[in-house]
Amino acid sequence: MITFEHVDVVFPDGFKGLSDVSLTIDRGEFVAVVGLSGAGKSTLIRTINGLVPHTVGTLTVGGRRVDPRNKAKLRALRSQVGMIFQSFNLVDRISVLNNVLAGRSAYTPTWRSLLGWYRPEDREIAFQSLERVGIVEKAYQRAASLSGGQQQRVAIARVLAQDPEVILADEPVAALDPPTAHQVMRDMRRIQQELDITCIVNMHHLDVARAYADRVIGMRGGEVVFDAPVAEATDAAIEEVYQRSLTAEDVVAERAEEGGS
Ligand SMILES: Nc1ncnc2c1ncn2[C@@H]1O[C@H](COP(=O)(O)OP(=O)(O)OP(=O)(O)O)[C@@H](O)[C@H]1O
Repeated sequence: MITFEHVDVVFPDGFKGLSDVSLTIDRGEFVAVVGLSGAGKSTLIRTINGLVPHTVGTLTVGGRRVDPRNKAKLRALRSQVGMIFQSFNLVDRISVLNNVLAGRSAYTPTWRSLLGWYRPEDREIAFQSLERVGIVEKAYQRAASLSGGQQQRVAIARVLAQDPEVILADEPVAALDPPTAHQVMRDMRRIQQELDITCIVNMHHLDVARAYADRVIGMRGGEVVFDAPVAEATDAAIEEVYQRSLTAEDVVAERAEEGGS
């Protein structure tokens, strides 16, 4: 489904962000990418939707080559690959529903998006997406009025409205308190399994990675230095990735209770 073959990223200043990465990620896998700050986690996931252009090697998503220089192909790729960010990236002053409808923009003529004239079927998809993340009752509230956990759920709904094959998430729960982080990750995991979406998620905290991922990729200095099923991502294995002992800050608090906001 996603393949990296000997992929390098060299930034314009000459810094090598990725070095000889070869990986295959199957459809429906939930992959956590871990590593210390600056290890190359964001760079890795951003090459998948062409946000960071790879400079050497071959990268394919769903059998199609990622070609960062081909704008039409990039647009098509990005309609299939949704992205979620640490800071949610919602438009604060518009409604939750309109934020989610933005996920339909790849399927909507620009004039309709600009006027906010979405088709009834797009509105239906947006409502269904909000139902999946459990906040349909917030549809007409301004995005800014929601809690952090709710805002990240809106961002997930926006990506779902895109009908993606792949979701990339760059530290999606780093801005949330530990119980809320677990609740949002639990939702992501459930939805990913229900819809058979491939998820690749960067995260700092090991307990979150271990609780929700199928597979853990460890990075250091732009290289993949660990890649194994989650059961093998032991403390000793991650200490090897980090090249130091684990600290309490590498692991968040215990799991949240079921329910909650
Ligand atoms: N546009 C750029 N130009 C030059 N160097 C860059 C650029 N973007 C990232 N880097 C460098 O590439 C390295 C990897 O960055 P990246 O953001 O992928 O790390 P990360 O593992 O996601 O870190 P963090 O957890 O802090 O977000 C860092 O040393 C960073 O400074």
